[in-house]
Amino acid sequence: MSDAPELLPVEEARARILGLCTPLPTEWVPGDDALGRALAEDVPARRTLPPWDNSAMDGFAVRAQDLAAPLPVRLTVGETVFAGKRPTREVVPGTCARIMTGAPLPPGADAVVMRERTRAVPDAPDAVEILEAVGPGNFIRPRGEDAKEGALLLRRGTPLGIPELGLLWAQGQGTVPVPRRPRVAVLSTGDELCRVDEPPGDGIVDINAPALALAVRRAGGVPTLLGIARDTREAVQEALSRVDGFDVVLTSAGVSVGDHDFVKDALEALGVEQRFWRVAIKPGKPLVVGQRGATLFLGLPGNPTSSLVTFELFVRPALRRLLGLEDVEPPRVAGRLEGRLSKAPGLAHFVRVTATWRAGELWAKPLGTQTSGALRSAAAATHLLHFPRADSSLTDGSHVELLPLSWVA
Ligand SMILES: Nc1nc2c(c(=O)[nH]1)N[C@H]1C(S)=C(S)[C@@H](COP(=O)(O)OP(=O)(O)OC[C@H]3O[C@@H](n4cnc5c(N)ncnc54)[C@H](O)[C@@H]3O)O[C@H]1N2
Ligand code: MOO
Ligand SMILES: [Mg+2]
Repeated sequence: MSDAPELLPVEEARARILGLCTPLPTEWVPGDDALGRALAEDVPARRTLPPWDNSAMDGFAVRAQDLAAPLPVRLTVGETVFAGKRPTREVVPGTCARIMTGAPLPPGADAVVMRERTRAVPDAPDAVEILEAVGPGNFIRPRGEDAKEGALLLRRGTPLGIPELGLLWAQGQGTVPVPRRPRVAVLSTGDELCRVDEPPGDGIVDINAPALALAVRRAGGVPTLLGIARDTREAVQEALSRVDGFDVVLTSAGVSVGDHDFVKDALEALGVEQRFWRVAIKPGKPLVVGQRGATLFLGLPGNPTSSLVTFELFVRPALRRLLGLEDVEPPRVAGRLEGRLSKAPGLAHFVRVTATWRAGELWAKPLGTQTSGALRSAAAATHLLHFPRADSSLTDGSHVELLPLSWVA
């Protein structure tokens, strides 16, 4: 069998998967649980913030016009205004108010002079000398610069980082509407597999299920381990029949053309409609994707690195879409290749590299063993280098596309 044109290009495979995903129903959660998720609805401001013009500095609230005279200008100090207090007096010509950062600007004042640009007057404790002229608005934080009541504060789909949550908290909003987290079932398949807490003998310890579960959690989903199914049609089918209520089912292994590769058959027997099988990539070629009702089935290849790479390229974007995030494509940065690479055309390779900044550019050095079974180079990798499908060689210094990995520590 050749690596022929029936293999889907990576971009098309991802587009087809994303076409099967829409944001999940909304739930209201406390801000800390909303971190990294997307807003499910537009959020208008409930309050105008800041609620009043206020000072950006510790200093003196003045009438800018008063400072047009030759410097220094001596002013009479009225009250002192602190954050948390309201001013009680108007600043009239020839006077000022001592003011602290965050305190409301008294009426009459239109500028603030910072304390360092003033001087106390030894014999006149009620006076201050202003050493610089400033224009109106100097060091004033205007009412409403952060939020205006009734106006849009954050748009639906906005990813909630820490400052976004801060904006919502400042509005007195402690819970946030977000699409609920995807529930993801994770199944390993293979006669050779044992759990990490079992004596392995000459078996192979199941890495994929716990690794994928962590990747799911890091991507914002809620993983449930379904255990290990043995390599019979019946066992795989039985395990996959227990997936009601899951949004996504991830399996690993059993998707290639081996005599014991039963995942595709089991999905078919369970009424899962196969959307496609096999992508023009290495690692990860035998990926199979299906759908039944609202549940998405992703059969990842068994080699541990293949399952992690296909998670990055296909599963993480799908989970992000279910979470209502709009920017779901794997992130990419421009880099340069350190060394050379060659391959046969036909498959896009995603090469494990370590990338380091030198002279303003990100230089990517391919790691040793790149076979799909080898996890050692995945462990050291910071990025995947995209070696395009049609190319057969990349020379030293080539401009390349690098995908930062979500699995790094
Ligand atoms: N004739 C062909 N053979 C293969 C092809 C092909 O196109 N034609 N594709 C190869 C590629 S590419 C991959 S990737 C693998 C995918 O194989 P499967 O998804 O069917 O997985 P298995 O055959 O069951 O296992 C592969 C390998 O991975 C190890 N494994 C499986 N599960 C786990 C786990 N949970 N933890 C750790 N290691 C696991 C398993 O022991 C095997 O070594 O097929 C190629 N063959
Ligand atoms: O695609 Mo397989 O994942 O190359 O080993
Ligand atoms: Mg196989």
